[in-house]
Amino acid sequence: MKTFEELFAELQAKAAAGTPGSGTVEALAKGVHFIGKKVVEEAAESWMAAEHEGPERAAEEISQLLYQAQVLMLATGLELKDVYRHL
Ligand SMILES: N=c1c2ncn([C@@H]3O[C@H](COP(=O)(O)OP(=O)(O)OP(=O)(O)O)[C@@H](O)[C@H]3O)c2ncn1[C@@H]1O[C@H](COP(=O)(O)O)[C@@H](O)[C@H]1O
Repeated sequence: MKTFEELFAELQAKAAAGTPGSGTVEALAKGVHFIGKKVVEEAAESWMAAEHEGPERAAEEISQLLYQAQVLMLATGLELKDVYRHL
């Protein structure tokens, strides 16, 4: 298990190092358009899971949505504090 902040730090480090085999590094190379579609896909899957598949499946899909949102942040050059200041 990891927190939102721990995941972001892990993804930042992988992006900076260009870690081979990292799905995050591969997604970042594909760019904002590709990542944006992933965000929308996971948002829709989260909605469907919450409405039809129960809390456990919803939690799984929401975790993937949070991951994709973080990848979009990295692709946009945003840090956690840039987003947190709007919360
Ligand atoms: N939490 C996640 C995470 N959630 C989702 N995903 C990716 O998002 C994809 C979408 O999941 P789906 O179940 O929708 O998969 P799918 O639609 O069947 O597959 P795709 O065709 O979309 O790839 C997954 O295949 C993963 O590539 C994630 N990839 C990575 N992480 C975390 O990020 C860390 C770094 O990952 P790497 O950069 O790959 O090392 C890992 O340790 C994990 O903690």
